Amino acid sequence: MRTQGEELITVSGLSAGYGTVPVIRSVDFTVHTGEIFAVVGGNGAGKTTLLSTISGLLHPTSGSVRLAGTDITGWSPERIVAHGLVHIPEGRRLFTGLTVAEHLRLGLWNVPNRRKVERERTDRVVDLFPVLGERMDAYAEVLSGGEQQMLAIGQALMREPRVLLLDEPSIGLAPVIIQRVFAVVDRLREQNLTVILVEQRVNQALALADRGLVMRHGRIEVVGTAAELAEDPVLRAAYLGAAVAGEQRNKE
Ligand SMILES: Nc1ncnc2c1ncn2[C@@H]1O[C@H](COP(=O)(O)OP(=O)(O)OP(=O)(O)O)[C@@H](O)[C@H]1O
Repeated sequence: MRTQGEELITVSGLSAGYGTVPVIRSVDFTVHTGEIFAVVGGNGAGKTTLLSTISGLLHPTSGSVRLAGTDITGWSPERIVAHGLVHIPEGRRLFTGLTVAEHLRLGLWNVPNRRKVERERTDRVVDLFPVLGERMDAYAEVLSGGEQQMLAIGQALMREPRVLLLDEPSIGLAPVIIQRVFAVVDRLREQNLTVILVEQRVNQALALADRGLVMRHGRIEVVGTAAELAEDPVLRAAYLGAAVAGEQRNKE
């Protein structure tokens, strides 16, 4: 077990929704520096809503979010990005008509001395995702799904964020590509980056994560280490059923 870093994100009593419809209710948890923190739960549990509220896309109806001790509740998404928290939404949201190189450069938006740091940071991203280095002049729309996901992560890394919110990076990807993307997320912890990972692939998410939580109907059901979550009977029954059955079959 890795030693725990300092408390980096503190979510307290956070509630938010759309219009008058509440979605997440009284959510409390903390994430430490360098952790990969998994957020799992069924469809519509409120995982994306939670990420959007942390990154400032949605305003909470109550509660607070602190980032490295600073209360960022109610800040604009741009200000939160500048403070080191970058949200990669589900579906990657890349620009058709912009190349890989242009997307990476765009990742430096508003970064001081961006011309000076561009080369070095691009090299670091290419070191993590060599395929992007081979496709610098390709337009985003001609990339495969896996390459698009790598570009979305690479673009976020150009800012050298402290925290990455990653929403369903595996969606629509072949298993072998998912493994590659997850392997990179695993390498990010060596750089002391903190990641909050929303994932439907609960087994893989928990294999990667240090800690995490399970959401149900907008509330936290369990929060703990990845090992504790994997052993949780409710989680096993609800989300790991196939894996448990598979293990059983293998024993027989
Ligand atoms: N823009 C929106 N306007 C109104 N309701 C929304 C909006 N986005 C999500 N919801 C509702 O909020 C609830 C939680 O959705 P959310 O996307 O946060 O869940 P989720 O756990 O991320 O689910 P999924 O894994 O299916 O993406 C759902 O009932 C959903 O219909």
